Amino acid sequence: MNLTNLNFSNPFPSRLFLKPINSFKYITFKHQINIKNSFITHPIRAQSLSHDNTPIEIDEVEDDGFVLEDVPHLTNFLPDLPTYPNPLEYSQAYAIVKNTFVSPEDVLAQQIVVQKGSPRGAHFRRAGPRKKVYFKSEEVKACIVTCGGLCPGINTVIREIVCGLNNMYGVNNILGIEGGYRGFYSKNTMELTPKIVNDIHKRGGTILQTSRGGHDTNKIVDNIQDRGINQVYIIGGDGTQKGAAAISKEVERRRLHVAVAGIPKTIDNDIAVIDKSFGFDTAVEEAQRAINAAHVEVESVDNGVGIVKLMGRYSGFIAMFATLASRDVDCCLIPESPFYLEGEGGLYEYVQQRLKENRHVVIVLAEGAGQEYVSESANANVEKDASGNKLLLDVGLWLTQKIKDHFTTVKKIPINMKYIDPTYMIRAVPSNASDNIYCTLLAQSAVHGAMAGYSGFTVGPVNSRHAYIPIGIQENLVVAVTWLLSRHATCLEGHVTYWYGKIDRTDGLLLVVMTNKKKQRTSNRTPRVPVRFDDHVVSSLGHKRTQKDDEVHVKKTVNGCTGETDKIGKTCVLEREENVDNTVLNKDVSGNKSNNKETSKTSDVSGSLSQYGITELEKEVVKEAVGCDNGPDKGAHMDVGEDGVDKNEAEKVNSELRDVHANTDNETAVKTDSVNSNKEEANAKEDKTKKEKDVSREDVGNKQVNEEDGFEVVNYKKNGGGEERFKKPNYKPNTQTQKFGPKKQGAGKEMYVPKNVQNKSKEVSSEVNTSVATPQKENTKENAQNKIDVNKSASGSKKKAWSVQNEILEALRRSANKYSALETYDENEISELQEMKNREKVDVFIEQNRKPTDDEIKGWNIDMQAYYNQRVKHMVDKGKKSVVNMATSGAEKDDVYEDNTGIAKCMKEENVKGMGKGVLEGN
Ligand SMILES: Nc1ncnc2c1ncn2[C@@H]1O[C@H](COP(=O)(O)OP(=O)(O)O)[C@@H](O)[C@H]1O
Ligand SMILES: O=P(O)(O)OC[C@H]1O[C@](O)(COP(=O)(O)O)[C@@H](O)[C@@H]1O
Ligand SMILES: [Mg+2]
Repeated sequence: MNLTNLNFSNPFPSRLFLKPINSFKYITFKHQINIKNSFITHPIRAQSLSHDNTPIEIDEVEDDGFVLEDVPHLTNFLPDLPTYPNPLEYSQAYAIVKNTFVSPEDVLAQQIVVQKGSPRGAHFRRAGPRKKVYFKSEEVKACIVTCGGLCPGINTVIREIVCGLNNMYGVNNILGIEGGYRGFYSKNTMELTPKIVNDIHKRGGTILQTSRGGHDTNKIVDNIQDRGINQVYIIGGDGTQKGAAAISKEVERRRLHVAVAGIPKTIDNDIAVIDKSFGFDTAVEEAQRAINAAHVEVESVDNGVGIVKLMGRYSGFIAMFATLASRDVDCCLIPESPFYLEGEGGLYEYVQQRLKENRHVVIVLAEGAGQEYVSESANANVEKDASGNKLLLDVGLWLTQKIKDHFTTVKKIPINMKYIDPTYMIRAVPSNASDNIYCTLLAQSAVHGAMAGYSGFTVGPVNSRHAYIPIGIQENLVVAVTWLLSRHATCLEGHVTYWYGKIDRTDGLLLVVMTNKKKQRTSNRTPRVPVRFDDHVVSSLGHKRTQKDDEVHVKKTVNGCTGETDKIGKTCVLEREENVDNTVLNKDVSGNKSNNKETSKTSDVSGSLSQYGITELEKEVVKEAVGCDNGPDKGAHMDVGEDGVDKNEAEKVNSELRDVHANTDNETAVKTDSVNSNKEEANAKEDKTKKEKDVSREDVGNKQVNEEDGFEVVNYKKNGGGEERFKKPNYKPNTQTQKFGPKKQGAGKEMYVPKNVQNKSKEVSSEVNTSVATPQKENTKENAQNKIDVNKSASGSKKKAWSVQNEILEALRRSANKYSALETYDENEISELQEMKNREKVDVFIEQNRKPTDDEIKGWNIDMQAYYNQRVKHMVDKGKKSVVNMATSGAEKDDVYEDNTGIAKCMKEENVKGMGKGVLEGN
């Protein structure tokens, strides 16, 4: 594959780079084309913004970073297509409006906050009726299809497409394709008239039915051709829009006079660029009912713990917004922000604290949160639905059981657990009033766009004005937006006293939540307290579990269930004989069989019983293994004097572990005298151990295996590296320096800017990602120094823009929410800055879709490598096949790196096909 014509430094496909809005008739465009973001490759319309056959003077002039994210038009491949006057010209309703038609030069700025001299950024064509249309009304044969999951408002969109086509353009021939994409070739169509759809907006779901999978581009386009359909309206989420892009591409290949319009649908609100997705408001509103119910339940009992699971596969918008709206929620867990259960700052500790303060706690949980824990715990393979989406395991059940086990068994605190899963109930309701209006605008925008000859586009509001957006432009931005959100608002404490919020799509959603709680902070950020070696928690001593730890030590069968302990007496891996009565193991305090479905769920998932729901057995087995009954309860995990485990070392660790639990238990009066008397001694030991470890870390570099205990010592700097850093018990994301995760729009998109402002804009865009604007930042090194200086003195900043942010940072520090705390810089943070800088280096490769060469990798430390792999994996997981460019770096652009993820293949097939059409050739 020859990729010499591709310039990988510019990731933006098919865009025009124009002069500012006040000089539209001058146009200049770059020939640097990269195919990263778009699902579609289509020729650039080099003429101008006009699709009205009005010639506009083209001139090569200096641009100032104005980018038009243009949408394809039928005249791109059917240049002689005739135009007709828009029938709206004669419509009574429109005749009274002054500016009936959208000017071809109207565009919407994605960035509404700009600085003098900064690049203008991305713009989109304004949606709305055009003066000329490319279809005769009587010749239009439209069809509507709905795909993917349900969402409130789908029926409203269907209704308004039908009514819009009919009322505004006099179109009478509209078909409904039943059952999603597969319906094109496997089902009859249904006729849609204004009368038929008149009442459907009052119903949830979709009257056309929906499905996942079954997308066969050729069969679908054959069917479109056979039926003489010339306008296709496709309502669906990210998967559906990819399918729409494929259809549009095939239509173009066959040179058909068919307009393909997408209406983005997702209850998860994970589509970037647009302000929000339809049905989202309704979902948040509906979620209130579940949260209210949970709150009422738990405040009516003693030690009530309510868990409400809401939808959100990869993003936690519903959970976050429902939480913010409710004010009854103590903690909100979302997929973008890892959490942990045990140890300092863990969820258990927080729940206990809230129970103590408030006697009840409400947790809202997005279904995608903590999936890695659940699948590990349930020992289940990741399954996929027909569309290839990851099937989620029930994190709500898992968490319910985990918390229940922890408090009843470990803490000996009886709790009243109430778990509510309203997910499908929320999705199935009809859209509310404001969503109905929104759906109507979306539908009408789509109709106007298709009539105007655009094809391969989606619609949606950008800064509250509706726009036409190229399909696929959304994909890179989703995570960045949610990431930003999550870094700042992971956990809302019940009595949030004030919060600073700013909702601005240009910058993503920035939401900082603060509480009036004083953060308990140790002088050294290295965790001082050894924690239980849980599956997911990396030990505070820098130990990482190795396979050796998983060797079976004791196996025992109790009541038909078999459990094993590993050498450190940790967890049980359990199997269950058929027909075992789990009621023995799952009873509430009244002796009633627990209503939770975890037992059956667990065995459903893997055929074997996983850790939850079986704590009695676990206890039995560990008791046998360790010789006392405080194994899993009190964290005495190291077996003494057996299997090569050093007795003294084991004693020491056990003593530390007991001490930890004594400390954490002191509020619940479970500690023992002997533990008390040993406390100081244990602390001293612990400090000593920590110092030794620190020294040994310096000595060993990045990695070392401790022969004695089989642990691999990993030098994770402060809080760990790669994925593991999030599992560290004391990990607190530093929002200030956070560079992890895909970049936010702007930063991630590598906005084109003229050379003279390039450096400056780079600073700005990268700062968007960190939520702290440092527009005058000179270079990373200097900035790092500034950050440190600024943090030492809130008012002493030399940099104006920086100091404004600094006030917020200082405020955060003073009243930090421990789940998203910013802290004073210490030596560890300096190393974090270094880490951040390193990660910035890695970001460059990701942004350029470039695989590092062996030589380049040699200069990378373990964290950089892990970070690179994680970002690549993350993007592949999200189905961003085109994200990772497999061309090797530097001059060897001819080569395509083939890997077993199929990414290179995907790139070749999906994107490089644009070559030969004038799209990809340089000038
Ligand atoms: N990459 C893709 N290319 C073509 N069609 C796709 C693609 N991904 C998903 N689809 C199709 O889109 C439809 C809906 O996708 P799905 O992911 O289930 O829901 P949603 O569109 O709501 O995200 C399915 O029929 C599926 O086959
Ligand atoms: O309807 P299903 O197949 O159970 O899928 C549930 C999923 O659908 C959603 O509601 C929406 O997902 P899509 O937008 O991809 O259709 C997710 O929140 C949820 O995880
Ligand atoms: Mg989807």
